[in-house]
Amino acid sequence: MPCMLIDPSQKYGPYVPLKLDNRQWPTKTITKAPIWLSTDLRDGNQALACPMTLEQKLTFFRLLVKCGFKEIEIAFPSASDTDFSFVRYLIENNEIPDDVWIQVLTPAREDLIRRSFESVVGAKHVIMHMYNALCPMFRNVVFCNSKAQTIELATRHTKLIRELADQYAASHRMKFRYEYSPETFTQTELEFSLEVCEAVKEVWGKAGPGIDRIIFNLPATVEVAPPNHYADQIEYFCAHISEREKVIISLHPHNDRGTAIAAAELAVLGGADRVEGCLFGNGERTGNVDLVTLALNLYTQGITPYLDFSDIQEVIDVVTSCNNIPIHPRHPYAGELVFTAFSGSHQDAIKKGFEAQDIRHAKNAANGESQMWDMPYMPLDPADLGCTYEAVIRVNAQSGKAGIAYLVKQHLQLDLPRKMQIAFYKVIQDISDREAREVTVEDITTAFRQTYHFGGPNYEGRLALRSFHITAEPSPHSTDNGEPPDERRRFDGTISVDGVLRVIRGDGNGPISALIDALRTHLEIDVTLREYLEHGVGGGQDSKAVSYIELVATTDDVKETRRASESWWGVGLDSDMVASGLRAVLSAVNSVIGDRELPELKLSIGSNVTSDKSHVSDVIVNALGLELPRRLQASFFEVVQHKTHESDGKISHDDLSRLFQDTYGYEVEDKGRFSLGDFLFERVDGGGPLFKGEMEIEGVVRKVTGEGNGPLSAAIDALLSQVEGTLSCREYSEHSVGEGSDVKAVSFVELVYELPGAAKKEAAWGLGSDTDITASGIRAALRAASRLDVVVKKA
Ligand SMILES: CC(=O)SCCNC(=O)CCNC(=O)[C@H](O)C(C)(C)COP(=O)(O)OP(=O)(O)OC[C@H]1O[C@@H](n2cnc3c(N)ncnc32)[C@H](O)[C@@H]1OP(=O)(O)O
Ligand SMILES: CC(C)C(=O)C(=O)O
Repeated sequence: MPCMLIDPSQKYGPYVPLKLDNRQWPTKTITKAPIWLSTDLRDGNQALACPMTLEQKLTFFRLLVKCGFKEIEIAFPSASDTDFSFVRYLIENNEIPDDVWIQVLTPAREDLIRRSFESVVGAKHVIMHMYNALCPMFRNVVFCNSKAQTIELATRHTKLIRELADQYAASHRMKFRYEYSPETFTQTELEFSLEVCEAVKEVWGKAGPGIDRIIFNLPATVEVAPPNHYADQIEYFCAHISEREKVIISLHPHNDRGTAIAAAELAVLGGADRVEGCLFGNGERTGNVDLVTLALNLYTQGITPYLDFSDIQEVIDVVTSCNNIPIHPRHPYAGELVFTAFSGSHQDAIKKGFEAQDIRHAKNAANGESQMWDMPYMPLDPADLGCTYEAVIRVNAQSGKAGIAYLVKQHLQLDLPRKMQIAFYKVIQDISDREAREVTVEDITTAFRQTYHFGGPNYEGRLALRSFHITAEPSPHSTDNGEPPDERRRFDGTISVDGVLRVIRGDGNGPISALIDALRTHLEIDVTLREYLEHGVGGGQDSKAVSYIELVATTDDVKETRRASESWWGVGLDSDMVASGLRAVLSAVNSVIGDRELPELKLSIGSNVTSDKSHVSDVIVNALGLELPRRLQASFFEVVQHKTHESDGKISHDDLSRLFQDTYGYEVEDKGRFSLGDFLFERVDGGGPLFKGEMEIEGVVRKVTGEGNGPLSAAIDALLSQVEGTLSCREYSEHSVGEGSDVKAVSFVELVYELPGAAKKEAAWGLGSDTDITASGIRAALRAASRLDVVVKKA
């Protein structure tokens, strides 16, 4: 079986180095872009399994023009009808801008040269390009020509081109330039190449300075030597060709050894003026030199390339759709992975690089200085090619905390503290280890939201802040120096606990410690704050505060608490800074409690006044959605105090709401002594409404009527007709509860009852609810009456 040789020298010979004394190119640097020629539509096209169609060539040509190419080899017109027609199409449809020279290639054959001229009739600016191979192998094997015959072939056909160029220029007002390629230049004796080119120049006879320069295109038809050798050959040729000022030295490197870029760059140092190549290095075998890479190599050295790849994706799309050859993901500048770092230390450096650069650029901008790009691992700003920073960092098992933090910052605008980065990194590492795949940005942001219950109702944890207020109170401890005592903060808030709204209260030096105190008091969650950081996001009216909190479990020893190895991080975002801190506490606390069962929430009423009447009514708001009138709050607080007398002042939230409902008859089964049946109102001439209806009084339905200023007083009047003494309404209020079709009115009525001869008046509150607001008011009044010792008249 054939295999690699142990001694390859038995099969392959080395290149013969050029003896070039005092070579100049190694100490030179490139300071300006060469003239570019794209040969995508010729050398690139001829190497394709399926050469481009006319439409594809047209799309490609337009792209090349858009990128800024001023010299474009558009075809080998004598090769095929497609190529010939394409040239005609461009000319006849005015596709060629005035400042663009089209170039066509022809072998040194009369029929093909004539055909090539026919193809370009009418074009304004044409470079006729003729080639014949010079090297010993081609002389001996392909053409079977001596050196003299080889020279003769080149000069005879150059002469023909000169004649035809003159004719066409005169008859069609065209401008011609001439390019001659001593094909296989790098494998040819240098002196012989020079001899042929001198002869061609002489026959051409029109070489002059500037635009009239003859182009000698010196191809590395096959790359057979290292790039320094090509540079030597070019430097030698440049030094020895006569009338150098009348000659453009052009390079045409191929990439057989994978060093076409280096060869082109070194040969430009060697004195070349021009480079022929293809976008992304398409072309015969391993391709022509890649012009995108060459141009962007200059760009990243601060040299204007005069080629514009601002929308590299468009360039990629057009080229790949025309060539049917994909771009390697690691292709310089254009591969989909070239601006991406997977590995942790690269990501870390890039993240720090961006942060440092932002600061540096802001300073430079303020001083009117240039904002130089200087980033670890990134020689070019992806934005210059129309790429986003989206793919700069991608995460897998090789990634570290910095990369993950970078993505969190990019996508959630959160600048995580270092220790929190470490904590979250573990979460992501678990995912990538478990799933053995790349962790996408979406995976990361979702994991972040889930871990820290961040990002709205979908991610809410077991505990979530609903509303709060912070009040300042003087510290109970006096200061030694006679200064006024420090203020303390009281947190009063409603939090959702496992979906149920709860009211909690706590005290502390600040809002955060007050909330932590409330959690300890009401939910037996005993944690200590270890770290708190915050920053702003957004600007102007939309600006928000983000807080990061680290909590540790409280222990008896303060030092030990601070050193605790286990900690929980939380994050909170809110337009209000205090709220963002409180949300961050609850975010961390959600991790602290995990699935642990929480104690039933209790209020503490009485001597150890932890909860007062506002607190009690907050529970009712949260549990039942009822906003109690102020006096009803006071009244109910008394009821609660009375009730909790025997239970050490403690009452659970659930018991509290039940007590409220039972007391005021709100949505309970028991109808009370007085309840409402069917009713209607009639208008009395010159008076208020007349209530006519049924009331169930102590289990018996009675037909009643009553008159008043309004519906409620008319209904009370109707009730009054059935009882001894007087009943009057002291306070009435109402609001709606529920939403949409479930909305209903809830009424609060306080009735005062006076029985002649009784020691004092009685008052009681009652609640009623109904979809009809009038009915809800009457029901509330009947509820209040039910709570009073009203004496009913005999039926
Ligand atoms: C390094 C390069 O990339 S050079 C450009 C190469 N591009 C192409 O070949 C694509 C277009 N070519 C074609 O369509 C065809 O080859 C044509 C139309 C040019 C010629 O086709 P044909 O006449 O069938 O000849 P064929 O393709 O076999 O070419 C080989 C002949 O051309 C000769 N030849 C090769 N190069 C040249 C040249 N630069 N000048 C003159 N004759 C040449 C060969 O010696 C051979 O001659 P022979 O038939 O007398 O032995
Ligand atoms: C025609 C010449 C320039 C060529 O394509 C080559 O030598 O690769």
